[in-house]
Amino acid sequence: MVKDELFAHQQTLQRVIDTLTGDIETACQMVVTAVKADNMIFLAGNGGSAADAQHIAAEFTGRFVKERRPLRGIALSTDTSAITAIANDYGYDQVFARQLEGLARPGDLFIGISTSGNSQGVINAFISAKKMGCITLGLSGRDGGKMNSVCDLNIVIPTEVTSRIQEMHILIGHILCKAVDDMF
Ligand SMILES: O=C(CO)[C@@H](O)[C@H](O)[C@H](O)[C@H](O)COP(=O)(O)O
Ligand SMILES: [Zn+2]
Repeated sequence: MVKDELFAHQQTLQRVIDTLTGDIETACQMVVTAVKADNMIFLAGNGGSAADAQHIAAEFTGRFVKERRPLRGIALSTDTSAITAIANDYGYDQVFARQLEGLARPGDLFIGISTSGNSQGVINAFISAKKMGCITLGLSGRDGGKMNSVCDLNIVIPTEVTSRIQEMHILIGHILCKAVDDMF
């Protein structure tokens, strides 16, 4: 079983290398452009993807590898007061969208993460991010789902397996952080 899982990860990684290198380079440019302009980077997702959003945001405000200034990154899954109030008053599907409508400015970058590409809270967040003038980057999987039609760039991990998709998402997150480190 263990070797099967390791080989499945390796196969998915090979597919990402073969088909998504160009998209990941474009995503690096999107993040670097936002950082250079001192724009905010917002991230959001549910479950494991919320953890990924928080992990990547923390690399921006803290640091990744290189010692450099703190950067403007925040995950929208961390403020339990905002999340519970918005979910209670407007519905869970609005928790990320409403925070973005309160906080985002034109030119900010929104990174939405969903393995299915179909989580409604993430989809609504993309729609609100566009309304606020943000650049939008999706990390998804399977067939990309509804995210295909609401992101400037949707990076779709070509597998049906949620855990493999998440493993590739955090790898891409770290590559985005490396691209930012390389500017300093
Ligand atoms: O981490 C995992 C599964 O590996 C779960 O917590 C998973 O993230 C949750 O079921 C999410 O709600 C799935 O949503 P999504 O990726 O389809 O947007
Ligand atoms: Zn997981």
